[in-house]
Amino acid sequence: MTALTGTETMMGTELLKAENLTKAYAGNATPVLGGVDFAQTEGEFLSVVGPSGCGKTTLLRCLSGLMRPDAGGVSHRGESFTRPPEWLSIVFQDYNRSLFPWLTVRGNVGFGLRERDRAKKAAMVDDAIDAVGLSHAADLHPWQISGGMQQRCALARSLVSSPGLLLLDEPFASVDAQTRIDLQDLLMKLVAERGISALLVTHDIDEAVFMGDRVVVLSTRPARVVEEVIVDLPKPRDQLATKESPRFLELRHHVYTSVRRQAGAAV
Ligand SMILES: Nc1ncnc2c1ncn2[C@@H]1O[C@H](COP(=O)(O)OP(=O)(O)OP(=O)(O)O)[C@@H](O)[C@H]1O
Repeated sequence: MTALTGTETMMGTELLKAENLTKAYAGNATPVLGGVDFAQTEGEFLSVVGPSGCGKTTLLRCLSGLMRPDAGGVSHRGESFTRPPEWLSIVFQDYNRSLFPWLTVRGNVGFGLRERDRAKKAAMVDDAIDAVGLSHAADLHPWQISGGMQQRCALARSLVSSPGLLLLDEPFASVDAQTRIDLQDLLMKLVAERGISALLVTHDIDEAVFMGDRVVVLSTRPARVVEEVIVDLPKPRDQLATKESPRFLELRHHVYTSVRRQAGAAV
């Protein structure tokens, strides 16, 4: 098994680095993050898994600059930052709350895009909508389209500014199994085509292994990195061929066992 421990990372140009990220919420006896260390390389698809409630969302908030850690910090290409930077986009689980119901798909995707040239902005919005296969629904409102389409809209909004890094917090947790598979394939295709690095926080170990170049396993609270597993499965990945391969099953078994061990379950 190819496993790395501690702060050891794969070879490559370092993109994002978390150092000793520590965070406690007021009133909580135990800190949520207990010194998280890891680095992500340029172009890498990094999956983050861990026991329920271990602090995955809190980690993502700190990584994005939405929340300040109590100690430690985050850097991008060696530069530290403390608020959400332009090169970063976030996709949340709850598309219901992240989309504006009074705006159309086109309006939602273009909202917040800092491009003054109207024609250029319209072209950027159309490109992002087309990339997620929603051109036919561009003038509809979120409440007129399915949950999967709403999450495609949220994905288009995150892509429209051409980010270098996409942070995804359980992005497919609220859609049905078939839609989830379609969205996984779409996301992997888009990040590969556009050269975007991705950091995916997920509960789903199959998803983490299937999509990731590497899986970071967090401990139970206070969260620390207990293991980094390199996913040496060939790309492009296929929902059947990849998931039926002995290597996928081996990696899934390894990550599953690691997470369950953290959760304190007998394995
Ligand atoms: N704003 C807050 N104030 C106080 N406690 C919080 C706050 N946000 C999260 N927590 C607590 O911090 C812990 C970690 O929460 P977080 O959502 O980061 O974990 P998670 O791993 O993403 O959870 P899950 O597995 O349920 O998705 C939980 O016990 C949660 O109740």
